[in-house]
Amino acid sequence: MNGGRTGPGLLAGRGVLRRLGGVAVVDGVDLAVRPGRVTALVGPNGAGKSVLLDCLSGLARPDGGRILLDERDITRAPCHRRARLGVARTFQQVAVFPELTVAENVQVGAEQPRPTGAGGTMAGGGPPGGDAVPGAAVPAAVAVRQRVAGSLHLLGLTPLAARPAGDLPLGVLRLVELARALAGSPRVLLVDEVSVGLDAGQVAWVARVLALVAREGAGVLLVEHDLGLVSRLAELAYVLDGGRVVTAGPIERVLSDQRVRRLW
Ligand SMILES: Nc1ncnc2c1ncn2[C@@H]1O[C@H](COP(=O)(O)OP(=O)(O)OP(=O)(O)O)[C@@H](O)[C@H]1O
Repeated sequence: MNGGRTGPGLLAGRGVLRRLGGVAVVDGVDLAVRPGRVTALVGPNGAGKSVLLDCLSGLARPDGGRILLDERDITRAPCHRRARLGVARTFQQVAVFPELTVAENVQVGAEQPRPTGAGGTMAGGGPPGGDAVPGAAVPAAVAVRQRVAGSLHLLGLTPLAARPAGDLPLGVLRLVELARALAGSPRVLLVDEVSVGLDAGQVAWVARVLALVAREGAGVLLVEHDLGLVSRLAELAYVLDGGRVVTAGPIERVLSDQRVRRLW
C-alpha cells in the first residue's frame, strides 16, 4: 500500500522512526489511515504498534520521518493540537479520570473544539435516530451536552452516566474511553487494544460502533490482537514486526500470508 499518498481526512506516516533506549522500536514505517475505512495494525507483542500510535497521536515525537494530516505536516504538533484537528485515540492502559463520573469523563472529549467539515457519528450531536439538533446555531454548552449524551447512548453507557469511573470494571472503562474519543467527533480514531477486558457482547457492540464511525466518514486505525475482530472490521491491514512493516494490503490477503501466520 502507498503510505505516502495524501488527501482530505487522511492521516499518514512517512518513514516514521522512533528510538527508545538506543533501539529503533519503530523503524521507517509508511502507513496511511484512510477516511471511511477501518485499517488494522497488527503484529506480535513488542512489535512497536503502541509506540507508532504514540507518534501518530502526538504523545511521542518521532526521531525521524513525518506525520501528515490532510497533507499538512503535523509531526511537531502536540497531542492537544492534533485532538483539535480531529485525531482522537484510546489507550492500551485505559486512561480515565477515576474521580470523575462517566459523563464527566466523556465531556472531556466533547469539549474539544470540533474540526470544521468533520464527519463522524456524533458530529450532529447525537446518536443515529437520536435527538440531535441539526445546523450549527446551537449554543456551545448545549452542543457539548448533546455530544456527551449521544456518545454515552452510542456506547450503551447512559445508565452509568452518574457513576464515578473509578468504581467501574476495565471493560466498561474501555467503553468510557471510546465514548470520550467519539464525543469530539474525530476525523481519525486510533484505537489501541479495545477488546481487552471486554466480554463477547461488548466486543460485538464496539465492532458495530467502529463500523458505524467508519461508515460515517472517519478513518479508524485498529491496533488489535483479536484477529476475529480485525477480520470482521478492517478492509486493510499493516503487519508490524520489530518496528517494521513486514506486509500490508487487503485484510484477507494479509491474514492468509504465511509470514504473518508464523508471527503468532
Ligand atoms: N518507554 C520505553 N522505553 C524503552 N523501551 C520501550 C518503551 N516503551 C516501549 N518500549 C519498547 O518498544 C518496543 C515496542 O513496544 P510497543 O508497546 O509499541 O509494542 P506493541 O507492538 O504495542 O506490543 P503489545 O502488543 O505487547 O502491546 C518494545 O520492545 C518495548 O519494550
